[in-house]
Amino acid sequence: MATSYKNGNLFCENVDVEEIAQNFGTPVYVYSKKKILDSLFKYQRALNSHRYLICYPVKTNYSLSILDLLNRHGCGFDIASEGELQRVLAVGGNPEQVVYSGVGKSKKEIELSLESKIYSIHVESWEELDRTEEISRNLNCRAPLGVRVNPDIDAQTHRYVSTGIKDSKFGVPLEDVQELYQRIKHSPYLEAKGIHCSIGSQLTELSPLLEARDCIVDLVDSLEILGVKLEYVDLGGGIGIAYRQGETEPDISSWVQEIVKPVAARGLRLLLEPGRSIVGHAGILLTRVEYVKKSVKNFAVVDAALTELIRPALYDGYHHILPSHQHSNIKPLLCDVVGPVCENTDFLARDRWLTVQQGDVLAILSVGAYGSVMSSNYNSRFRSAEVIVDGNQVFEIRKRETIAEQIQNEFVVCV
Ligand SMILES: Cc1ncc(COP(=O)(O)O)c(C=O)c1O
Ligand SMILES: N[C@@H](CCCC[NH3+])C(=O)O
Repeated sequence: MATSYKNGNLFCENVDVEEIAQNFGTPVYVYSKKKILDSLFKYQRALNSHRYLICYPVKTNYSLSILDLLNRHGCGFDIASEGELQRVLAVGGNPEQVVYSGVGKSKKEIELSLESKIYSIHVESWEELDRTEEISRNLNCRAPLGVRVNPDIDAQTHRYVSTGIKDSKFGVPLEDVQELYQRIKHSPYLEAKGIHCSIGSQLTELSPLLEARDCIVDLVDSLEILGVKLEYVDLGGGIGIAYRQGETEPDISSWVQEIVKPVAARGLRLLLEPGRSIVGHAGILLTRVEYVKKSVKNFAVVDAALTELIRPALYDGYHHILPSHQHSNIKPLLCDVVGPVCENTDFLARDRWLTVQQGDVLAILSVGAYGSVMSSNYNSRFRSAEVIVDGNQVFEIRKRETIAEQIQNEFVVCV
């Protein structure tokens, strides 16, 4: 976790979160630099003696300062759109350390990727292969490719984020893989660089990942027999984190050591795309209690909502909540923590025992991954401010949106 109590007050690194709430307003996203780097270093230490590249998925948290931090610490990037590529380039990321996955790459996105000379495009269909070949022919270049394989493995996670089962839109079926690589091999405009697979997110059971690894390694061997020699294996992201207190989470170091063995034994470079396990616990969302509404149920009505954090509404996601100050004189109250948005699904927590009173600041934990990146302007709410803490220093990395910024691209047309 990025937080701990000192004398009853909640701190992020060496800064009292109450101070952050006062100085930057609420809701505000707060990230711990130390927590991000500690998690990254676990991967790097475990992979130290191998050929590898961590391609941090930009979708997880695309704050420029976080991308810059990871870039300076040796990360490559996994992108899912033109905008994500532009963000990587904006922080001076090396395109030769960028891979691109996604089922709907537009012509413009493929063109930009080839012109920027990214490391590899992960092809997700025959149709996309055709499009890519046509574009690289026009640009008179060879598109560096990996095929994203759909191994039909149940990741045993929330069905919305299980991406490696047969009927999900991601990747190509196993039975097509060899033929796709033959096609790549025989085209002067395509080049087979690697192979890719990412079966889902928030995996707490690691056996599906090992199954996926074995499946990909078998494919590598069968491709070699067909004369297709690859440079890398990319096993995607997916390692889960413990959102609930007392849950255990997968041990990154032992998992990585298991994963790397057969890849390294074949002299291949291992690419991994961990997102949540790097930034998830590094982020908290501070929100202030507007009212403690005592009705048929008790509600702590706060100033954050599903517009800032959609995970509870979308996946019934659990996020632990801590008060910024531990009251000793108030009795805990069983309540739902809800926002001001006009939806029943606008809840951040249900049935929690909290010591809360009006005006208190609450910290919603483990929101560094898929938190601010999934925010919206519903109810014309403003995107939150974001800060990063480094020891006892706090830096604003995104200012709170204003109404002028929110409406700047709109025209009032009198129709
Ligand atoms: C291609 C790809 N790579 C990496 C990730 C990130 O996964 P996680 O944040 O679970 O590590 C995802 C999301 O599931 C993904 O689709
Ligand atoms: N947005 C999801 C994860 C999606 C992973 C992207 N493929 C979450 O919050 O858990």
